[in-house]
Amino acid sequence: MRGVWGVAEVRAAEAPLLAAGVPLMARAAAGLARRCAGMLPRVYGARVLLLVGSGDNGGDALFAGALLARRGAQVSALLLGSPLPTGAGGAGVVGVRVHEAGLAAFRAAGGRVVTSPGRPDLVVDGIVGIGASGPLRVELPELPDVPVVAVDLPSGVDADTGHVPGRALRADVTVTFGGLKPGLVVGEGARYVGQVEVVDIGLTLPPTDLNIADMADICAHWPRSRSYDDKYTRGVVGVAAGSRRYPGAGVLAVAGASAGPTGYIRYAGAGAHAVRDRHPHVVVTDRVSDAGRVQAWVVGPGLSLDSPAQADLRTAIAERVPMCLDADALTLVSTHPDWLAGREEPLVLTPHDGEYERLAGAPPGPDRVAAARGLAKAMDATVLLKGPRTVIAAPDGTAFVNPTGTRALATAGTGDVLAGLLGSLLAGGVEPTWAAVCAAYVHGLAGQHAARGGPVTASDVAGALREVVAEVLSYG
Ligand SMILES: NC(=O)C1=CN([C@@H]2O[C@H](COP(=O)(O)OP(=O)(O)OC[C@H]3O[C@@H](n4cnc5c(N)ncnc54)[C@H](OP(=O)(O)O)[C@@H]3O)[C@@H](O)[C@H]2O)[C@@H](O)CC1
Ligand SMILES: [K+]
Repeated sequence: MRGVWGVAEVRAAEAPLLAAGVPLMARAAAGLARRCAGMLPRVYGARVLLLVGSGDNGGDALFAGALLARRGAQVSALLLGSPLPTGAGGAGVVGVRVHEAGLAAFRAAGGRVVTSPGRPDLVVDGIVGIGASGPLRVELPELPDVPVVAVDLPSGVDADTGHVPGRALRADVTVTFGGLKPGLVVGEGARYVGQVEVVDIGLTLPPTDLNIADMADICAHWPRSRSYDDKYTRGVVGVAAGSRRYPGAGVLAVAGASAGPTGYIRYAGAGAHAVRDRHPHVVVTDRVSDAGRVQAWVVGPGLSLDSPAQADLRTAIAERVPMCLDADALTLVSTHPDWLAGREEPLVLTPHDGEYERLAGAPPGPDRVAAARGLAKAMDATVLLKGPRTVIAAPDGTAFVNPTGTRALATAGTGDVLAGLLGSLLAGGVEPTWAAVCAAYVHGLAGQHAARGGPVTASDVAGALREVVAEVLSYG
């Protein structure tokens, strides 16, 4: 598991070290220079352009530039900091605010201040880092199409949320210091970072409630069948999905459930024929009330909003078992929140942005982690907020960002597969937040596997789940 820390936490961890004179910037610059050097075929003679803002982010770039210059690189710096008042001191000759010690070291190493980008082999973005606020207030120069290394985070990305309120500089590599920040892993920001390298500068960061699970975590939480298990003890999952209009949603949700740990699937809904044809191992009925006992229900994919759908949802809620609500079930409970009143059993909600807005009364907005946490608290449920970087949040504020998502999953029906898989994990006894984290992780990897074969459908994603689950079961 990898932790993610907000700006305030990073600043608090830096403070005692700075007070003790620990050379944090020198460490950051050394890590940055090392990574830049690794991206150049040869450091000697390579042309490196630094984009340098007013603050310490620019300082990092300048000190790293000095190190590269001392290895024979031709390093130039475009100073993009805020203009100094006319006649102001400091770095007066350059007319803008700049990290003075960094500029002095840069010049002493042979670095040159320039006024246009020239023809660099590598660009280093040191315009702003965690000290930025609001949209990027810098006129970005026209840059040639060469690799960009972002210092700490791509300038223009909000470090705490991943929001990009204006322009931002897209990086091929982001070298970040001390630990991951939310802006690097979630929201729009995650699309700007390229590969992320964390450089250890000696910060001791506290335990965090925002994390990224890895394969070892998924493996640790995925239920294993035991020697004494039968089809019932592995868990029975109920799937109430699909309608006359959308029978395929039932088929896909059952496909997702079939890759999970349960030994028995009951399907209830208007897609019973289609489900039985495609999944003969499933016991089908038309209505939830006839389905029999389950250890968890998945309700919603393609369900419709009509009165049989409403009755099925209410019957499933009344069974008082763990539950995953998706799609139409979310729309129904957003207009009938009282239906969930008094429930204490685990509940997972899997909204996309539109469903989120119906449930919460407002769209998620730029801070998707806060949005997921807010809804989780308000509804006393685990919330899996879908997106290119799906966020999972528990009512106590514990949150995860799923690292495996892929654009390949942005196709109809993949959410049905996810809901089915999640329901099977709930029925297999996994607690709701880990069920959501595991399902999102495996589903994302299945999307990646499926995409290797070209354009992806939800059936391809479902088909790839087995291979990924086999990887989980054999991991470590
Ligand atoms: N602290 C440490 O020990 C360590 C810190 N480290 C490094 O320091 C970085 C943080 O440095 P920081 O705090 O100086 O802030 P930083 O990101 O450079 O930007 C602030 C400056 O930018 C400006 N500005 C603000 N918003 C803006 C906008 N929207 N658009 C344009 N400009 C904007 C604002 O100038 P102003 O406009 O107020 O004149 C202000 O001066 C951190 O990310 C890491 O790289 C590492 O060396 C490790 C040790
Ligand atoms: K930057």
